[in-house]
Amino acid sequence: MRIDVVTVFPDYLRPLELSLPGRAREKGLIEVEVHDLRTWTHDVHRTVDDAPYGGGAGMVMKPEPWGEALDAVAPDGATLVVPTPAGEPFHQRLAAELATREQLVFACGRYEGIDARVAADAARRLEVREVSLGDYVLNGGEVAALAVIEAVVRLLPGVLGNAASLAEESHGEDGLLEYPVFTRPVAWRDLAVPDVLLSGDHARIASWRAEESRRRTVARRPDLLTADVGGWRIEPAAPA
Ligand SMILES: N#Cc1c(-c2ccc3ccn(Cc4ccncc4)c3c2)n[nH]c1N
Repeated sequence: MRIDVVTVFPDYLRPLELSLPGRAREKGLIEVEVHDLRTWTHDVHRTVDDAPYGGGAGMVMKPEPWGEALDAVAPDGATLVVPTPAGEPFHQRLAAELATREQLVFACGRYEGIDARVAADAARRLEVREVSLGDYVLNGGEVAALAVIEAVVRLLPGVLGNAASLAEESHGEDGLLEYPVFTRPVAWRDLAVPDVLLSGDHARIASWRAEESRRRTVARRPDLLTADVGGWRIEPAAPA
């Protein structure tokens, strides 16, 4: 998979050089390139924003730099991911879907957002997915891009050392929250590890974990019990 990110804050994406995405890059499982949107400005002030038509607070990102940037960075058929508060909710099923794509291009906006014609123009030759991390407001798309990239990259074959851990995670195929986890020491600040986990009885342990997942989901995310969240697992494409 190839991932390109276009932003006015390239340094915001430095975490992609670390940990999971960093190791995936070293293994050759993904290629990542971050681009400064101002590369595609042509005025002395390298202008990327202007006042909104129709009035209102704040500034809007101009379409011209974005159009030139996407022409240069996104080949026909690539998937353009545009983080926005007005996007479709990002969740594990969408992460699995994006993990099947050969190239993802992230358009990280700032200010009050990107001129809407940019996504409309891009949709003529790209798959465009406008996504939201959740119902709160950030100052730009970079944090969302980092989150989406991490959620997608970890699903690619060969990225996670223990692929089995994917099977039991929260928001997995069964759509329930993950059970609580424990490790040594067996007693810590007068708090003990549940006896069942020390029993060696794998059937009892599996049953306890399933019950804990259900209990947590009922208590914290009852919405997951009715939503259509099952079967998110979409086999990612083989690494490019
Ligand atoms: N994904 C996602 C997001 C964002 C987000 C994403 C991209 C941009 C670009 C610019 N802004 C600032 C802004 C724009 C419009 N209205 C209010 C603030 C962004 C916010 N906020 N909250 C989320 N869950």
